Amino acid sequence: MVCRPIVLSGPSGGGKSTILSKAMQEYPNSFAFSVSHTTRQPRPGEQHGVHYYYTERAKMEEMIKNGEFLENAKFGDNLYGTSKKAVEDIEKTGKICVLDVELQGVKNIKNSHLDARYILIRAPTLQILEQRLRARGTEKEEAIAMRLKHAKEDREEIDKTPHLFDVIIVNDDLDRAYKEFIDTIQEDLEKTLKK
Ligand SMILES: Nc1ncnc2c1ncn2[C@@H]1O[C@H](COP(=O)(O)OP(=O)(O)OP(=O)(O)O)[C@@H](O)[C@H]1O
Repeated sequence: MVCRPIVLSGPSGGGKSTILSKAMQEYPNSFAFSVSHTTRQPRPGEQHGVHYYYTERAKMEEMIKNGEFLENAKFGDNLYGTSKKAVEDIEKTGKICVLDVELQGVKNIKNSHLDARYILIRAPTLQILEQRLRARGTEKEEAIAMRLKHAKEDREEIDKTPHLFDVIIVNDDLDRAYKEFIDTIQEDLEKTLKK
């Protein structure tokens, strides 16, 4: 029984990792992240096939041309992408495949044939998002400003095209938002437990 992949999106600081880690703790054998391809060099400690598939640029360009990717994007000088095979490999294991992508990636995947569930996780307001990003303390001031700018632009775009997502989870109270996430994927979660 194949589970529908989840395309998870939302601003940096909105709570994607928090909600997903909680779900992975409660259901340790139910989820798997798809492994993306990238042309960037591995950082110390990163492993091919675990963190990314590190790929030569010419090879990756050829794969893109051959339509092997569900979505791909350029960040800085490097190419990144999610291959169809990476998602299929997880589907075969019976787990729920999780794709954590930015808004542009969501739109690209929508244009593919993937039968996914599109979930947006966002903070209630930009002010609260800012507070959480500062409290998390993982970014410098400049990076926080950049994330907030992105969040504001994306928010305006999403408000115009809310149908892009099957569910928009407002991460106000964590337990409530978590429950909404679990309720949304309940049917597939049950399949993973029956294996
Ligand atoms: N409902 C909540 N109430 C209060 N704080 C929260 C809530 N959800 C998440 N947080 C906190 O907000 C911060 C941002 O959450 P998190 O790191 O999960 O965001 P993210 O969407 O995964 O961001 P990124 O895309 O940068 O990885 C974290 O410090 C987290 O502990």
